Amino acid sequence: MLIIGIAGGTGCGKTTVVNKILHELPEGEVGIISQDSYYKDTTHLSFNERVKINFDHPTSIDFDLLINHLAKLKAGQSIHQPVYSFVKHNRTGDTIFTHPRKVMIVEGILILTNPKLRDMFDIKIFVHADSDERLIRRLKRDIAERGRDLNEVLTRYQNTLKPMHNQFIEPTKEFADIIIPNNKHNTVAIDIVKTIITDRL
Ligand SMILES: Nc1ncnc2c1ncn2[C@@H]1O[C@H](COP(=O)(O)OP(=O)(O)O)[C@@H](O)[C@H]1O
Ligand SMILES: Nc1ccn([C@@H]2O[C@H](COP(=O)(O)O)[C@@H](O)[C@H]2O)c(=O)n1
Repeated sequence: MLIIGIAGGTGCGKTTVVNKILHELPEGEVGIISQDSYYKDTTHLSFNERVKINFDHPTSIDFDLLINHLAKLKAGQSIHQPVYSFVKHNRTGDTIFTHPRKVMIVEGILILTNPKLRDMFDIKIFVHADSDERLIRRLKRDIAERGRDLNEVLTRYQNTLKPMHNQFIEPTKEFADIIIPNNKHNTVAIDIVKTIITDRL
């Protein structure tokens, strides 16, 4: 199994890049693990308490479960990947039965911050887009898909997203084997990643 970690700030285009890689490789050979599925369970908290969580800090992620699941997949076992609701700020209680594949992609803003998880990746990729581009994309996406309004996204951006990005996410660029510039759609980079994956399989 080839395990690929894809990191980068919110809105840089990780999910988009993953979908393009998925599209380029034979069906059934690639599996996806999203860091978002591993936000800590917050069932014990009220909705008002959940809203106050700093979702851009490494402590918001259940890395133990994520590492445990990835190790199981590597050992050939299937896992029940939690399903996360951005509207409820909690896991839904549903899971996606995820089978081991030849290529497993793990994507998320904080996946390169954890040394144990980082060591499990055969290839580490950091997707870069400028902060103004990421903010614009995040605004559009969160309003259209995640039930947010303008004020909520901007307040969170100023209070947590920007400082957490600078403190925890941007510094992990140094661990990357490949940095994909993604201010514009980058088909050349996707082709290169596809070739590297095919060569390693
Ligand atoms: N290179 C790009 N150019 C323009 N828009 C993009 C690009 N990559 C992604 N997007 C858009 O930006 C938004 C955020 O992208 P997404 O892949 O969800 O980012 P991430 O997973 O890193 O948060 C989506 O609406 C997506 O369609
Ligand atoms: N309940 C939550 C949990 C997380 N977020 C934000 O999601 C971002 C990470 O996801 P990307 O797809 O953008 O990489 C992160 O910046 C969190 O602030 C949220 O809004 N609500």
